[in-house]
Amino acid sequence: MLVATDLVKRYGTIQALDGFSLNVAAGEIVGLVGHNGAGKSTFVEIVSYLIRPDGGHVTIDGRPPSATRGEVGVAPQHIALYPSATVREHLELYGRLAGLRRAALSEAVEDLSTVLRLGGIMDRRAGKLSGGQQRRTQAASALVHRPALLLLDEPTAGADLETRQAMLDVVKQRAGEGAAVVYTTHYLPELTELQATIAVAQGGRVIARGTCEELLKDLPGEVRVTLADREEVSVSTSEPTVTLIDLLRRIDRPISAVDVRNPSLDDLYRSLAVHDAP
Ligand SMILES: Nc1ncnc2c1ncn2[C@@H]1O[C@H](COP(=O)(O)OP(=O)(O)OP(=O)(O)O)[C@@H](O)[C@H]1O
Repeated sequence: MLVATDLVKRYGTIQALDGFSLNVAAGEIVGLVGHNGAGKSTFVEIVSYLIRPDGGHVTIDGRPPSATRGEVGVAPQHIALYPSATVREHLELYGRLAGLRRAALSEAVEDLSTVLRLGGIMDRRAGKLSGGQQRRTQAASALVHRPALLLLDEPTAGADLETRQAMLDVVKQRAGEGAAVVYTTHYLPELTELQATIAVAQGGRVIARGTCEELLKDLPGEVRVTLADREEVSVSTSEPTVTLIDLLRRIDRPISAVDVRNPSLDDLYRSLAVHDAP
């Protein structure tokens, strides 16, 4: 569905993209991760035809981004709403731009209002909403016309737990209906929940690609047992359950808490020697 090959983008002396390649199939959710400055948003901007690359190729369903704007839903990282327009007006505008009319338009707007819990704010102006509400409105505007390709750049940043869950549910639902999804995030648990494959970006290119299981396999997590006298025993392990059972067998003092930490994105970055952009 989305095929991006060897994308290059320079800003003066800054090499934002340096041979960035990524393919996403219909129905697939790709979690695009990486430290700040890795090139994730630049990639999203090129695919959504907001900026042009200096080199490389992108096709969406075989066509260039210039020919597919109505089929792509984009929620950019930075809030881009019309402050004096209401949430409903935003959804109607983006729905109309993509060709929805009358009953189909109002059905799509009502559907998203329900799944993204926008009911209470539908008639409020975007400029008067909280940051989390604005982000929800932005994501809803990207989703309203059921695009074949969704580009969601940190859609849950600043969202409360319920909103985060609603967002994940609707993304899963859309992928289940066949949409290709690029989902940029700094939270690994979201990608596990979305059953996403992962693409790790660094220095303007994708340096690792695979399922969560493949990329996290053998990475150590941590098991921590806190004793009643507050002493802590912590063990780094790639087999937390086995380690925990073993620890519980061996410790013969009262225990007040047990904590198992699965591998995180930072553990993955460390294993790939991913470092911050200069
Ligand atoms: N309009 C611009 N002008 C100059 N430099 C830019 C511009 N946009 C991005 N860059 C630079 O390009 C590089 C890649 O930025 P980009 O925003 O794509 O990274 P990112 O992976 O999305 O980071 P983050 O996780 O912080 O959103 C960075 O060094 C950034 O400073």
